[in-house]
Amino acid sequence: MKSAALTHVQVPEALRRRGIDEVLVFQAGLRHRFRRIEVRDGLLLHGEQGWGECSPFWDYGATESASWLHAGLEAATRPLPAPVRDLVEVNVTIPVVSPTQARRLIAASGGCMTAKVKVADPGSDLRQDCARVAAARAELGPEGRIRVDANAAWSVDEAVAAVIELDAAAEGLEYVEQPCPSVEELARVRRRITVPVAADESVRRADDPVAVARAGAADIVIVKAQPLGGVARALDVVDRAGLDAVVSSALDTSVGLGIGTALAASLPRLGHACGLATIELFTGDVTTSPLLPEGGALVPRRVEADQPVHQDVPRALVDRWVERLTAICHEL
Ligand SMILES: O=C(O)CCC(=O)c1ccccc1C(=O)O
Ligand SMILES: [Mg+2]
Repeated sequence: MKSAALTHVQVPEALRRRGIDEVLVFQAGLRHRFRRIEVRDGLLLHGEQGWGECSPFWDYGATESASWLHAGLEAATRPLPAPVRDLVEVNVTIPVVSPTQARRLIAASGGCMTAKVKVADPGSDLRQDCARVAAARAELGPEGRIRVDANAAWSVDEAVAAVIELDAAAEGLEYVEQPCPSVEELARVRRRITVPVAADESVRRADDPVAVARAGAADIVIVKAQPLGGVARALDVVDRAGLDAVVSSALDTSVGLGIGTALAASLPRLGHACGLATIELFTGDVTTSPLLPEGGALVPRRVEADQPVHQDVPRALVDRWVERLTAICHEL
């Protein structure tokens, strides 16, 4: 994999006080459109313990992004939790692509036996979603597991109807991730389907990340270190939710994926593959040793941003990040 573009920026005083001695802006291409974006960019922070990542999407304001900065700071300055397993099983993530491309992604996934298929995207209808899911089953065989992620796109009735069709196309779904926007809708969907429900946005973008569990609205919680404010806070969410957890990435570089695998490796219970095989969606990475699965699993480790810095991120993007970082620091 080639290098992401990397540029040094000045360390803000608020971060230097907290132990950060280096800040980089990165920019990496994506192989397929994902979440309406084609390039991924963000910040990497270096401290005494190594590298952390802060890469909130551009539609997030400074207050919400402060959790992502907190996660980056924690990763750079605090030790990782002790692992209780030395491999983390992962899923291949299938964006809205053709059935043929879906099969290719699975075949090239480094042995992943679980596929997460994005569905309910504006660029795809239910028939196409079913075709993509059926292609995933054909590629994985009967032993594979298939989950779908609707990113909150459906109403309750739409979700119930779509899940029944997708479950048939998949010859059995492992779970459906965030079928509807609200906790209340998730609870209603969950009562009407047999496929388990996983909460993602209802955890990572909620005022109270545990409310969805308390409401009995989900079977599984998706936890992402950056939006939850770091590894310690994510562990606390899992503990208080009392549900099975799936650790996923927010389309992190290998630096963030390394932190995510450490989080997953430290969970007392891990019953599902984690969504951490996402560097395969990138055209470049910030490290010379990307966190890629082998035998369907990742080995938890810290990842260094060790690609040479060529100051090659477009100037306008660097300026936007400097300005944004100043605003987020005020929200810490
Ligand atoms: O869970 C995975 O397989 C990969 C991560 C993923 O899908 C994702 C990545 C960035 C932003 C949102 C999401 C999501 O789960 O909705
Ligand atoms: Mg999701």
